[in-house]
Amino acid sequence: MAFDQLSVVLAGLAILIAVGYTAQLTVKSDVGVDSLPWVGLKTGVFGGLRTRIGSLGTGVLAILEAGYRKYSASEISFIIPRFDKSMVILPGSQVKWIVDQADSVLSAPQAQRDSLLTDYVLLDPAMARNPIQEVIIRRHLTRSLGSLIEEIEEELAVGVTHYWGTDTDNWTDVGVCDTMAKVVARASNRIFVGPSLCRNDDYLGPAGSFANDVALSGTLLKLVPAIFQPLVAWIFVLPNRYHLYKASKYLIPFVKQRIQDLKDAERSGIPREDLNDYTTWHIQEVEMDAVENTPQKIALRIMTVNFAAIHTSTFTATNILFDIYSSPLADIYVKEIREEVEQALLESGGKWDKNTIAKLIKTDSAVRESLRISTFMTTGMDRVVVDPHGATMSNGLHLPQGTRLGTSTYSIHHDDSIYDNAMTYDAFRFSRPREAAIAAGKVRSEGEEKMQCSVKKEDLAKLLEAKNLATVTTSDTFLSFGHGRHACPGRFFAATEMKLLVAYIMMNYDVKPLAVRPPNTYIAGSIIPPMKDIVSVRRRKS
Ligand code: HEM
Repeated sequence: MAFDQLSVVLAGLAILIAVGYTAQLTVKSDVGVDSLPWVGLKTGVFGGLRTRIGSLGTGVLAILEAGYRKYSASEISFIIPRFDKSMVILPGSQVKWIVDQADSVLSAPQAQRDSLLTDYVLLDPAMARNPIQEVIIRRHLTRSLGSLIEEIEEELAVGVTHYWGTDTDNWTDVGVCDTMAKVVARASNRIFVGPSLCRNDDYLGPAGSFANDVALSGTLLKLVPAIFQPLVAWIFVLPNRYHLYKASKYLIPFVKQRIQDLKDAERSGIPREDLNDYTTWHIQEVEMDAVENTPQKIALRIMTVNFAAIHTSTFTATNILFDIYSSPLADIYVKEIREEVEQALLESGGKWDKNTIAKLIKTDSAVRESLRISTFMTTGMDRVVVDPHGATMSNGLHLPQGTRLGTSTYSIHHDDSIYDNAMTYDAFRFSRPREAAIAAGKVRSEGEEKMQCSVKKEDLAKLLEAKNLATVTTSDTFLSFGHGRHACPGRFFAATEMKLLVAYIMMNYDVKPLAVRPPNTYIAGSIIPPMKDIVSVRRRKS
């Protein structure tokens, strides 16, 4: 039986179990706070069951938006039903409170474990309970980014050229999500495993499938009552095991070889600076750790990093392209981004490095704006109260241990009182203030002698505010990467990759603008970009 058929059978089985289970439970018992309003509860026959099933459908966004408009503006928290466990949605003004809580009070890892069931779907509870990969991304990937830019750019260029072709005379139709998934998988794996494996489809295919399996098996397994999950999880994760096995055929010999190469380098005293990738950093990090230092564990860690990186970046790349090329201002955006890239490359002598990328302010804004308007999670900042005494918010609301909470990322990002004309994609929304601040800085420095002591406080505030508009800067009104100490550690890499991708595509391809943006799909709490839609592309004559 093919694995996709197996998944259908599993889904049917899970739904049957779920029907029996949820019919017996009232949704209200999920959250032990009586004082808060609920949004989206169904009443009448099997009200609880219909509410839970409804939370898996496309109506979640409307429920969330209704709650946000009715309650969040008045600083009131509300509860939305979820299939497994309903969730308290705090107003945006309370994001700071979430960020300020210790991990022993509000836990982000626990929320991830609960929502993805990582103990099962990642095939080893240690993957999420001892998240070494996060430490390595924070410590090594971000710090090494400057030295990796040329490699990322090269891999993107090779990937886009491979999947979009080189025809300069005729238009070619390409699936956006499909090709972006492949390009992103190659570029990400260039940094995870290096050039020898990152173009190998026999490895990349299973690695991408594993990422799908993790999301799908977690979603299905959540339909099963928690007490039965340990018993049946093994069936749900069969595809995950299969794809790990397929990828391991390449990954394990590769990791073994790398361990050997690093040992040889140490013995000979000749450092291997060419082995500058995630695999090397990981091997060095776990060198003294008897449990973690095995090729099998390291291979599973690499698969886990792929899971964190591939879907997020694929969805983002897809959204960016659809947002730009469906805008009525697409021609202007393309023209101005091309000019910006040309100028930056002219100043760097054609070399891509940190400084060149830092000059791409409009490109950065186009990426951030797409992450804002086309965020792919309806809620964010998911946390679970883990303190046995519960957590008390600054407004006095007490949330008992076990409460699941978060905020409404979608609604905050689409709120006109936070973003002017919030429903419209405005590619240069974030670069305009940055450019104005840079221009003001230039005027100031030209008249420096006269003005040295007279930088006005409000100018300084504006300058600082403008600095905080880069894609990687999170805030309580820009939550696509989360915010605070658990904010996505891969965002520096992801932002660099997205800017280089946009720059490469714009400089090397014409893309026919679309009259209408293909719609995203809203399922349960997720927002999925158009998976099947195409664009027409033509390589530009050099
Ligand atoms: C545009 C692409 C990406 C988006 C939108 C994104 C978004 C997110 C979000 C929303 C979170 C949860 C933050 C929270 O709990 O508050 C997260 C966590 C995480 N992301 Fe990303 N991500 C992206 C790319 C990546 C990449 C490329 C990597 C790896 C190289 C990565 C690795 C991680 C890890 C390890 C975590 C868990 C952090 C923790 O719990 O402390 N992400 N990401």
